[in-house]
Amino acid sequence: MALTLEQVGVAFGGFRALTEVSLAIEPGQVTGLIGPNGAGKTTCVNTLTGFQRPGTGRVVLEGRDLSRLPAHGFRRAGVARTFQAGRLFGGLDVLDNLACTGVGLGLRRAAAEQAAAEVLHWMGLEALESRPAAGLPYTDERRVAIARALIGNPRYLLLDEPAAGMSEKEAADLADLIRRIATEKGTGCLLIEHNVGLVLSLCAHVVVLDGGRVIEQGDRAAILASAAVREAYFGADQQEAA
Ligand SMILES: Nc1ncnc2c1ncn2[C@@H]1O[C@H](COP(=O)(O)OP(=O)(O)OP(=O)(O)O)[C@@H](O)[C@H]1O
Repeated sequence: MALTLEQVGVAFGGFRALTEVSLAIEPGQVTGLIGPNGAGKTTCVNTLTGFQRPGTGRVVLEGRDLSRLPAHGFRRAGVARTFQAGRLFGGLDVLDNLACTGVGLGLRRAAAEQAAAEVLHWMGLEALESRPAAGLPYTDERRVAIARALIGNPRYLLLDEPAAGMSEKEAADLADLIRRIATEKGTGCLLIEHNVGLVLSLCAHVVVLDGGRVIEQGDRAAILASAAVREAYFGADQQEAA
């Protein structure tokens, strides 16, 4: 039972962004996805959520091949995501931003508002309900984007750099929230982050990409001990000098 990429390749014109990438996101766990700039992390998330079709290989949700589904089909099947930018509807208040997603998932208006209120309550964000999304402080906007992704209780949640631009304290609070999503809701989370410390502190399993390929995966100890990971981040020369 997992959301998986199986031997996935993605090319943009002649450029291979992903080559034979296989990885699994397990329910109830936070899996980390790290790698230098341009490694292919966002392309992985796009492929895992139907925003990008794999050229080769498959995206499989608990035994079901989703590779040909459009993005809204992934969402309805229980795979939600956040984006690097919040992408909220600025003209709507926070409750309506969440309720829109509920309606898109097939709920009636009242049920969608109820689901939205429940998620905001679960996250301790009730006070934001009637605030216009456009005026939200940056970290609140990012938290509301996560709340919106939780509408409909997705089985899997993919978070693309959710801590970008946050202070250490805000990032620690965010880590607590992600931990709660995995443990209390049983959601399988994939966390993409440039903040490698945050990923290593939060994730039982970490996948490292470089040049569109998986160069390492394992627990914190395996990642810290990996020569391939050091080389990807610091380069072979500096590694020898160290
Ligand atoms: N639509 C596209 N057309 C052409 N090239 C693309 C497209 N999307 C991504 N790429 C290229 O594919 C490679 C992987 O990009 P991707 O955004 O997945 O990397 P990333 O690891 O998320 O990077 P970053 O950490 O900088 O966000 C990069 O070289 C990027 O320029």
